[in-house]
Amino acid sequence: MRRAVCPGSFDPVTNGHLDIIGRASRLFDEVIVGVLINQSKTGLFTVDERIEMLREATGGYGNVRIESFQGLLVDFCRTVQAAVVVKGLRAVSDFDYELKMAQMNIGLAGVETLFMPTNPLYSFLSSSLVKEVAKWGGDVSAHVPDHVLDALRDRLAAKGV
Ligand SMILES: Cc1cn(CCC(=O)O)c2ccccc12
Repeated sequence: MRRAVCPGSFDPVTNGHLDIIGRASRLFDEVIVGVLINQSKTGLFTVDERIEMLREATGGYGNVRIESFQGLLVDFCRTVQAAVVVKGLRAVSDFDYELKMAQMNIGLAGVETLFMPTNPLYSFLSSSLVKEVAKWGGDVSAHVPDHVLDALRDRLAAKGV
């Protein structure tokens, strides 16, 4: 069984993330999306909310499941018995950091990293940019699934932004 892990914060999931996850689901028997629990950073959405939004967005794929994790990515890969990490690369600027992480992960646990170029449609997208634009009333409906758009609007309204 060939499994791959797709790690991230997903605060919230964007269409760029979903493009990579969907493409990975066609390459592997199973894709485990790993939502990172970062105790030192309070996100706009809780980890459980992020997981729920991801589950709704990926429910159509029969071989994608969503889990949370904290600590080393390679330890999570070991837990779910995945030998490969799949990462989306948006631009050359992503590569420098990702290369170091990939080399470390091979050294730590022999975990390989598959880099997938993002669809040019989404190469500018990030959760941070989507949140910032939405906060100021910009239309992000082309960049996130409808249920995420609704959640964004509700959360920003509740925060009074
Ligand atoms: C392009 C891209 C960035 N990331 C990290 C996202 C994050 O840390 O929230 C991804 C995770 C899965 C699939 C594609 C991507």
